[in-house]
Amino acid sequence: MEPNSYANSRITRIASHLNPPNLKMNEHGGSSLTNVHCRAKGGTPGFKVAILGAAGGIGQPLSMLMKMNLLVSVLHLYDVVNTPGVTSDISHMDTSAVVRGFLGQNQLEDALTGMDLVIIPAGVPRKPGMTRDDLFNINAGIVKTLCEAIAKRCPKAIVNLISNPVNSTVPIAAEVFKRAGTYDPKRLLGVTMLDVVRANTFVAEVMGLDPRDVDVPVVGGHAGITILPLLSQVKPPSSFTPKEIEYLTDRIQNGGTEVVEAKAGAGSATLSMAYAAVKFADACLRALKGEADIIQCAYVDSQVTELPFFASKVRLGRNGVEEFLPLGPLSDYERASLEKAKKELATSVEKGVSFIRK
Ligand SMILES: NC(=O)C1=CN([C@@H]2O[C@H](COP(=O)(O)OP(=O)(O)OC[C@H]3O[C@@H](n4cnc5c(N)ncnc54)[C@H](O)[C@@H]3O)[C@@H](O)[C@H]2O)C=CC1
Ligand SMILES: O=C([O-])CC(=O)C(=O)O
Repeated sequence: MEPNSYANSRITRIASHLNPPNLKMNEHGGSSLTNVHCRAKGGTPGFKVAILGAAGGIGQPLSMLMKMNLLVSVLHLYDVVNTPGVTSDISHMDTSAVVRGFLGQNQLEDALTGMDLVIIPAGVPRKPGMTRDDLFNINAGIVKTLCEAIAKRCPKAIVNLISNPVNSTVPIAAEVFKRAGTYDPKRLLGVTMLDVVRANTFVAEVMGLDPRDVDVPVVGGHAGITILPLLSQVKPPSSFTPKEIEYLTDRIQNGGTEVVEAKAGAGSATLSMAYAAVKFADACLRALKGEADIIQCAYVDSQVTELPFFASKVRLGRNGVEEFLPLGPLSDYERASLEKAKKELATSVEKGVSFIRK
């Protein structure tokens, strides 16, 4: 191969990751091999998944882990920066999902067309001293724009929303979808899986168990005192001293801040979040495929409290949430914490709703 044609082929193949493969991208050289010339795989069955914010701290490991997921046949990576590099890199992994990159707002709608699942980790993270609510001013607008495009191009997709403050961004997404006439409460899920992952880990440490054997429901929301671990419902059944309950509740509620402080200005949890997001997305995909009895905690349109949105256990199915499960019996400590959490949640929900309605 001539040096030039090698370079052309390389340029063309990299460029092709930024476009659907049926677009001819060989304007750089003519004779080079492009995705259009590759033999088709014959339609690998699986789901189409888009990640919005794919080049970020969460987005990159999340994209890598979703490329490894056998239920994914097409993976669209969208960001406002750096998607060519991330897409090129991830596309070399020898797993079956076809990866395509989309860069900048004018490629957003193409990134979303026909998707079954959209995962959103787009937006700014916290620095030490900030609350999640301090991210509202920037992230609210980002989530609004992304959800407007989802309503246009994949209104039936399941949406996994990670961007903070989740307690307000989920209500924002719901309002955008309501305005567009596409809102389906079964399909919009705020991702609180990291709270469950942390709770399982910290409880396992205290009890001397393998975290994989521990299941802690975490309800409420995803910020400070709205994060409510139900230690009275831990599996396997466990009893805790009041001191252990206080320690565990505080550590689970402040797990995010623990990471923000340790990263000292370099962002918030990314790797454990990518792990948690993939665990949650995989549960959604298995349920979409028809696997029964998949129960996860998520921040959803609430059917189990008087609040409009609340994180609780849901049964996932072919249409997203199939059933909103009741909170179950609470301890006195949990009942008192729930009342405090509800007050803060109501304010955060209202803030999100009025951002769209104002
Ligand atoms: N739900 C949860 O449990 C958690 C939520 N988070 C939240 O996730 C979000 C992302 O965190 P990181 O990945 O660490 O931040 P990051 O700054 O590393 O990455 C964010 C990415 O979003 C992209 N982005 C910005 N505006 C965009 C737009 N309009 N469209 C598409 N992409 C856009 C950026 O270019 C960047 O690549 C933050 O809001 C953070 O607070 C973080 C950890 C846990
Ligand atoms: O704490 C943050 O800002 C990020 C986050 O939501 C978490 O790690 O739970």
